Amino acid sequence: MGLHPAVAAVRRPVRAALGELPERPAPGPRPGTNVVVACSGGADSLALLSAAVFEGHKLGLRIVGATVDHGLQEGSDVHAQHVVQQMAALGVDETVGVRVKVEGGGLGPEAAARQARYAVLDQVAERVDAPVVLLGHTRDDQAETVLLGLTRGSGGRSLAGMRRGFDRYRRPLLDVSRTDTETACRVEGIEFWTDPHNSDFSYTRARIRHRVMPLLEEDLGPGVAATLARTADQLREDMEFLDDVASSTYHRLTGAYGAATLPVAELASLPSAVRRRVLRLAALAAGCPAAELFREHVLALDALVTAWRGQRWIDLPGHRRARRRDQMIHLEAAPTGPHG
Ligand SMILES: Nc1ncnc2c1ncn2[C@@H]1O[C@H](COP(=O)(O)OP(=O)(O)OP(=O)(O)O)[C@@H](O)[C@H]1O
Repeated sequence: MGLHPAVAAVRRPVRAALGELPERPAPGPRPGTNVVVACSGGADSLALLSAAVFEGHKLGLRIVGATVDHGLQEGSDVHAQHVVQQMAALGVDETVGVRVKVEGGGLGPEAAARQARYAVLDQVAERVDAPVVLLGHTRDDQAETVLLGLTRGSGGRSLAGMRRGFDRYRRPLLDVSRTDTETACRVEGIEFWTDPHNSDFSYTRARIRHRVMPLLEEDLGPGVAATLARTADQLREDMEFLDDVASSTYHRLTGAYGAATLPVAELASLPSAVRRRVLRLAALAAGCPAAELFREHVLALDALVTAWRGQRWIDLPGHRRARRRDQMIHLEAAPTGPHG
């Protein structure tokens, strides 16, 4: 019997991603190179894990399955243990199950859980010296991200969806439908978990997934997720170009003026799409946490350049602040203490 099309659809991009591992000391993937697969126990990540074991072992790679227990739901520890057993049964070379303490620190529970999860995955990857960590986001996740961005009035960064890769992370299933991952699991006899959050309609994403997308598909045809994901790809190309221009501009300016000072005249001469990116990079370099740095902060910085009416210090997240003085924008740590 031939390979089921859904299993093939999942394995193909995983094979491509594993075949393109960044070079280690010897060119190409070295036998024994570790690859971490982040597994929540959902259909996407179990299908991913199964494909990674199949394709990875053919390439002589060691597959490390990692699951993170955020401890946010009752019984999450039991679920995490179950995922560890499933990963072992699927033939991974090493399983890692880590419980984290999710602390908000100004973030919402989901963002805090995400931050804690990536911190764990980073640690695991470092410990086993893995050049890549695979994530199981699908084309449907991508489409939902685009719709979410549209409804929130987000900018291009959001509408461009998730990246196929960043740092050591790769999302090989970004062109694969969620249905294919579910079918692949069924065909391979893998029992998958459905996160109750995903059908909790108090979450906008759940409403988009279960109400808006089905309605769009009914009215516009089943290809809507694919077209939304394609829109994200096109936007991402433009965004990445702008990001590159902004990054080289930022480095040129900081090379000339120092890390925390930017010249107003040069900033003012930049197109706003580049200038705002440069200001965002400066705020990040000054220590503002990325997850807390919002558009409103960047716009306030921008106003120091383009709509200056003698504003004093503006506050930025992470106890940072900025002001304009002597035709320069200065960013620095905010003083602490009662009179700070
Ligand atoms: N608890 C977890 N442990 C390990 N990996 C996870 C966990 N949760 C999610 N992942 C990884 O992230 C992928 C996407 O999962 P999901 O869509 O549920 O998360 P998300 O919260 O939307 O993702 P993100 O926060 O990364 O945008 C999964 O396929 C898996 O690779």
